[in-house]
Amino acid sequence: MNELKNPFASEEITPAFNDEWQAKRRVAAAVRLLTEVLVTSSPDTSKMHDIAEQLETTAADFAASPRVYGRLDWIRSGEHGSYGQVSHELNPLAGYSNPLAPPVTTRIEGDVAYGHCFCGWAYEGPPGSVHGGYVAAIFDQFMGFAQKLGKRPGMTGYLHVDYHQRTPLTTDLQLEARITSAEGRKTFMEGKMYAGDALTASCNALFVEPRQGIYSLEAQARPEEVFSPPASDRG
Ligand SMILES: CCCCCCCC(=O)SCCNC(=O)CCNC(=O)[C@H](O)C(C)(C)COP(=O)(O)OP(=O)(O)OC[C@H]1O[C@@H](n2cnc3c(N)ncnc32)[C@H](O)[C@@H]1OP(=O)(O)O
Repeated sequence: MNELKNPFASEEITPAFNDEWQAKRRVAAAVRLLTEVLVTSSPDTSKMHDIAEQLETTAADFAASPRVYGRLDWIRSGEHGSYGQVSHELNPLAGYSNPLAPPVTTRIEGDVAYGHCFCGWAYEGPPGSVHGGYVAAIFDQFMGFAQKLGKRPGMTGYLHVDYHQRTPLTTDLQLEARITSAEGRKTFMEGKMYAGDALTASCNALFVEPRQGIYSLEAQARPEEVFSPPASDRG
């Protein structure tokens, strides 16, 4: 499979498709930093109002540029790369250009997928620990990528997560996944998350290939035909 067309691609070494995404990666990194500072600092209230005003101005500046809603629109314009490249940038768990993404990185070696992830204080659930919902989301993304190990990638049918012990924040988390079996359109997988030598969580997942194949997702209805953004938010 051509890596650049692969919708699951998220190898950390993959460079940005063009200067636009390179610049957006930089903005996303700054927003990530801002989020981390926001949840770990206590400036005086008037300073925070000043900062909020600056950020509102910045957001308005951004919003005044041409708007593109959803990956299908990004690729239809023909200027921003393929579906795989755009997904690589905007994925909410792995995308370098999406500040929501920690990000999760992944690679395949033989019949095992490996990955890692680093969650700062914005991801805190139990004290000093990653929120369980984020642990599940990280697995969903990572296992979705790890399906490259099989022949018929699909979407998550189920994801069963076992939380063995708390997953620490500000720690390099190592991920590992294997296919346990495959049956027609179904791929069964197991995954593990480690903090150093400690197994903090594990999962079993089923991925089911859509009847028309995974690439049929690229040809589906435009998202805004289903979920229209509010008129006030359109550029
Ligand atoms: C393009 C990039 C994708 C990246 C993926 C990253 C991970 C994600 O976040 S995916 C998003 C979360 N997942 C979803 O939104 C999926 C929503 N669900 C669906 O679209 C569908 O239910 C889908 C595609 C999973 C299965 O639909 P469909 O093909 O119609 O299923 P169906 O024909 O009924 O079932 C096929 C087989 O799977 C089994 N199966 C389906 N769902 C489940 C389930 N939840 N539990 C157990 N078995 C299941 C069925 O029993 C059936 O087995 P068999 O062939 O042995 O009878």
